[in-house]
Amino acid sequence: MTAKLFLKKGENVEVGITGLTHDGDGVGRYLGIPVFVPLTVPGDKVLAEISEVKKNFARGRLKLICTGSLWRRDPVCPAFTICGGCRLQQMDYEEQLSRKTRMVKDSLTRIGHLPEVEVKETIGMKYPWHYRNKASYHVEERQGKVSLGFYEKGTHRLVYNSGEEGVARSGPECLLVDKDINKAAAVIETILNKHRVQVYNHRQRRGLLRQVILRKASATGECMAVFVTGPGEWPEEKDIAADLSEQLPALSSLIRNIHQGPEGIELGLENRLLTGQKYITDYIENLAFRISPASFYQVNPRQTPVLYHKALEYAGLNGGEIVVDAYSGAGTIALFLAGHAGMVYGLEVVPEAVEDARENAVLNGIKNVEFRRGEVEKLLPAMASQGLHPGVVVLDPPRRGCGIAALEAVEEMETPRVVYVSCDPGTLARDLGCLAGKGYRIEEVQPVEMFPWTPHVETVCLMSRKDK
Ligand SMILES: C[S@@+](CC[C@H](N)C(=O)[O-])C[C@H]1O[C@@H](n2cnc3c(N)ncnc32)[C@H](O)[C@@H]1O
Repeated sequence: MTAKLFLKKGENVEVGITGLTHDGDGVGRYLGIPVFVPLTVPGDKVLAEISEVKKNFARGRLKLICTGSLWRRDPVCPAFTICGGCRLQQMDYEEQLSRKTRMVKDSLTRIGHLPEVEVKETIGMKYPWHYRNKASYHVEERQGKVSLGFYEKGTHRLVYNSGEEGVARSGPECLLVDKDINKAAAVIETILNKHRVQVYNHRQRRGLLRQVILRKASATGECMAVFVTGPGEWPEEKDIAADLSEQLPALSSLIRNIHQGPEGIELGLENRLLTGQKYITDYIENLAFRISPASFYQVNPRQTPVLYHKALEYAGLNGGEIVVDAYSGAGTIALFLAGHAGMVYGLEVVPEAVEDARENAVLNGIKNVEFRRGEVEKLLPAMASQGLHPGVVVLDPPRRGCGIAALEAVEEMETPRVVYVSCDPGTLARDLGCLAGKGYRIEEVQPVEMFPWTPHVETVCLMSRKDK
């Protein structure tokens, strides 16, 4: 079937929405052709204006909700329909959780060819708002005023809709972000305007301030601000730092990051400390963690212990095993498991994260851990060829999943238990399918809600070797 024969751009069609894509768009069919319509909910009947026609599918813009779904809710944020930050505020929260469970199940079936695997209900949050401990603000200058905020979906324009001309709405008031970060963003915006900071122009590739990244350690309240700038002199740097220290007492780390690299990479290579320390310190239960700007750290502090306890349960440790924590970040999972294991090796590619992980071991007086720097895809095969046989391997890769060399090493080491933590159901399904082909049985799959109101879902899985 070719959609182009039956649909034209600009045409209005009635679509019954039956599903949800991994990007959070509703999808239904018109004359059998799949039509993707953002901002719709399964169960809606809508009028959509066709905006794009491809060979086998079309995209539409929501024009009118003819009949609202049972699960439709009024979005709370006034910027919801334009902001690219969250996609599911129009949907009942419980329904979101069950859709996320289904997303994981669908991926395992379609991509991993594992239709028989059962997926447990997603573990949700009681209060799914103001959970993010990190926000990355874009910076824009409009009519002489500097604003911090988030981009409109699919654009490089800030969301402006407060009614106050030139004030970005979503920055200071985001409902997903920790309230202290929202407040800090508003103070920083005022100070940047006071000092007339020069904003980086992405088209001309000139100017100074590219982004402001804020992080909060939720247990201690310490905040970090990273000004991502181009190279060169910043004469107001010291005055801005002094104003911020005075007005934001919780700001314990202020860093200028020099970014000369391509767009799409968040941080440059050089960090200059402006005030305070070069890291913030947080706690996950009774373990302390120092976190530097380049280190990965889970963004939902209320759900991180839920995720890590599941990983600990799945690891099934008896106190004597060798554990490998592959893709270990600042050492959080490795140190969480260390008290229950004989020896834990953490493998991580980002040098600052490895440094944090080693410091974190010292900070917590944990001696049975060793952190190695490098790519898991090289380190793990090297450990396999040295004859290491860990009892458990934890895999917690970035969205792109594990490299094949890492999965082959797991097989070569005959690891009896594998705990896979994933933020992308597609690559999770691919890698689980691969491990299933290498003799692993998928024992349990548990999605954990780390990103309410977005289509993202975290999943933790236990696999064991069939012959063990
Ligand atoms: C999803 S994070 C998990 C971090 C940690 N387990 C946690 O819970 O905070 C993935 C980590 O893998 C690291 N990473 C990405 N590619 C890697 C590779 N090829 N080898 C080693 N580490 C890698 C990233 O720097 C990041 O710290």
